[in-house]
Formats: sequence, structure tokens, C-alpha cells
Amino acid sequence: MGEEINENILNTGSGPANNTGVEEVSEPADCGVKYYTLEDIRIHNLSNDTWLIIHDKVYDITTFLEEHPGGEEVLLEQAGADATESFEDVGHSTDAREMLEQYYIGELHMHFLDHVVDTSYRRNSCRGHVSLLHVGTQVLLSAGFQFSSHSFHREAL
Ligand code: HEM
Repeated sequence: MGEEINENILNTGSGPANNTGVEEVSEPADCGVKYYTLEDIRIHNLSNDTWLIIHDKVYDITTFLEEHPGGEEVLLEQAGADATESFEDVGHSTDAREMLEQYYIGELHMHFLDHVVDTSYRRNSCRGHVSLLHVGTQVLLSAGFQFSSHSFHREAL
């Protein structure tokens, strides 16, 4: 067992940080993209099981910890959480950004899209998901909403 090292995890207020009652949201295999909720990700905060989020993408960096030129410690501080800000604060090089691809495992699932995408559609049909997502997005955008990474807000009309 790895030692739990990051207590500084986002508290989403939506239940326990383990598998009980938390469903991992993933796409059918033929879609090629997996979606993970914050709850799914936050449990991977161990030194032998380390995931983090950078720009809404999810990375399993377990095997990268010892190789990181900036040291293992800074990565462990972000384990199971959103490391976008600290990653950008350092001003990582293009090489560093390209390295990310090796550890990519999926996308952060946006809860707020549940309001515009029917979940049964998302589970059963990749094409249905994409088209419904598109339609839902268009509806919101035409109503004056603007998306940011974790939330959306209404712009002054
Ligand atoms: C998987 C994600 C990450 C990758 C692939 C990565 C990669 C790298 C690479 C290649 C470097 C060498 C300098 C450069 O090329 O920019 C570096 C340096 C560094 N990284 Fe990361 N990094 C990651 C995440 C992070 C995070 C989340 C932090 C949080 C603080 C961080 C902090 C640092 C620091 C402090 C340095 C040293 C900078 C220096 O000594 O000049 N890195 N990283």
C-alpha cells in the first residue's frame, strides 16, 4: 500500500472519496476517451498510484514521479487534484508539455453538462453523446453563457 500523501484535495462535497457510491464515468471503448469525475481522481493520491489534472486532462504520473526534474515532492503535493495552476506557475517548457502525452489517461468529467446531456445517452451512444453535447452547448451559448474550465457564468447581455 502506498502512503496517502495529499490531504489538499478539492472537496467537492459530493460524497466519500472512495468507491462506495461513486460511479466511474467512462465512455464505451469505441469512443476512445475516458471521462473521470473529481471523485474518481482524488482517490489516486498515493505515492504508488498518482493521478493529477492539468487543463481538464487526467494524467497517471505514477511512473514519472522519480523522473521529474522538479522533484517528486511537488508532484505528490498535487496528487489526486488539479495541478493546472502550479504546473503553469513554473513555466514548463514545450518539452515538458509534450511529455504529458505519455501519461494521459482521459478527460475530466464536467458535472454541469449533466444538465444538458442525458446520461443514458452518454452511456449507450458515443455519437448521441457528441451530438447532444453539441446541441446543449449551442443552446447555452446562444443564451449568452460562456464556459470556463469548471464552471460557467452568464455574461452581461
Ligand atoms: C506530469 C506533469 C509534469 C511534467 C511532465 C513535468 C515536467 C517537467 C520538466 C521536463 C521539467 C524541466 C524543465 C522544463 O523542461 O520545463 C520540470 C521542472 C520542474 N517542474 Fe515539472 N512537470 C510536471 C508537473 C509539475 C507540477 C504539477 C509541478 C508543481 C509545482 C512542477 C514543478 C516543477 C519544478 C519546480 C521544476 C523545476 C524548475 C527548475 O528547476 O527550473 N512540475 N518539470
